[in-house]
Amino acid sequence: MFRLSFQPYQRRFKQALRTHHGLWSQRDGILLQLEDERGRMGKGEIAPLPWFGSETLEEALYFCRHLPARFSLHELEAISEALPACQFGFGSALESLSHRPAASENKEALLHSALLPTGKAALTAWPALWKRGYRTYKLKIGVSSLATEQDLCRTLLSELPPSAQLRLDANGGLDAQTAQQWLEICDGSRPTSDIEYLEQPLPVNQFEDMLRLSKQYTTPIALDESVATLPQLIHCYEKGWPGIFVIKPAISGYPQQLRQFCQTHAIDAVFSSVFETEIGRHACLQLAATLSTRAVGFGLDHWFAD
Ligand SMILES: O=C(O)CCC(=O)c1ccccc1C(=O)O
Ligand SMILES: [Mg+2]
Repeated sequence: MFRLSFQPYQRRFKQALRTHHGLWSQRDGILLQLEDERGRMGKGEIAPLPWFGSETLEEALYFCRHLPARFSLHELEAISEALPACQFGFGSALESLSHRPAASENKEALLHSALLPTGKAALTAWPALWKRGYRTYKLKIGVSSLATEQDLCRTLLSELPPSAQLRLDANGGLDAQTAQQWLEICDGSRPTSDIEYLEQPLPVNQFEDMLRLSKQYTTPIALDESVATLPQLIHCYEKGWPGIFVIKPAISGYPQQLRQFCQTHAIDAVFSSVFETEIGRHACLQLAATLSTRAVGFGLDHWFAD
């Protein structure tokens, strides 16, 4: 049997993050502590991302508040697929409670990508991140006009050192035509290849169009919103997605199931943050350390004041 204590938290961003989904200025989540009958403690975190299709903070809180004072393993293993961030939070708390004092894999060896501020601010932000060792950067697009964003992208590419790599993330904000225009630019930067990939160009319901684009252009396309949870990821895998899968472990469901799937299917995976705290980040990076095939998207410290 287990007991739970939990604590909601709020962290404000130093500056709001602008994406195609809108302006985001505060990360809300829940920190969990599980205790088993032997007095062992396990920590976990629920960091929902409802605009990606996960549960809301309120739904996660409701789940936590309505667990009985003492509950069994079965209850923790039977959390609904409709609560993927809760599945992750409880699943990783269980692992941290019962695990070998994590052979800490080679978390330290992972390469990290840094998220740039959206728009012109990207141009002044990257040098400090370069000094901190980042060589891969992500820029949000699909926010202002195509011409403005393409200008900015060209300027950024001309200012970044040749060894830098840029990821473009549209958060589903393009249409078929603008996606093609972006992919022309991306392919044009090859073979020196400054643009690593284009992330989620089209909305989730346009899988077939993204499949077509991925065959038409050399620059890889990465699915993100389309593969937010493990069942969605499996669905896209089974439909033959040939490109990259962005995995946000904190909203994808039970970490055990994610690990199992990635260990048995050779997918090109980018592990990515949802602005979780150190607790969730640790659990995500532990998965990434053995399963990641590219730089991970956890370079976000510069977004918080504390
Ligand atoms: O993946 C990264 O490099 C940074 C994380 C990131 O971009 C992100 C963070 C929170 C919510 C959504 C997204 C996203 O990839 O769209
Ligand atoms: Mg994304």
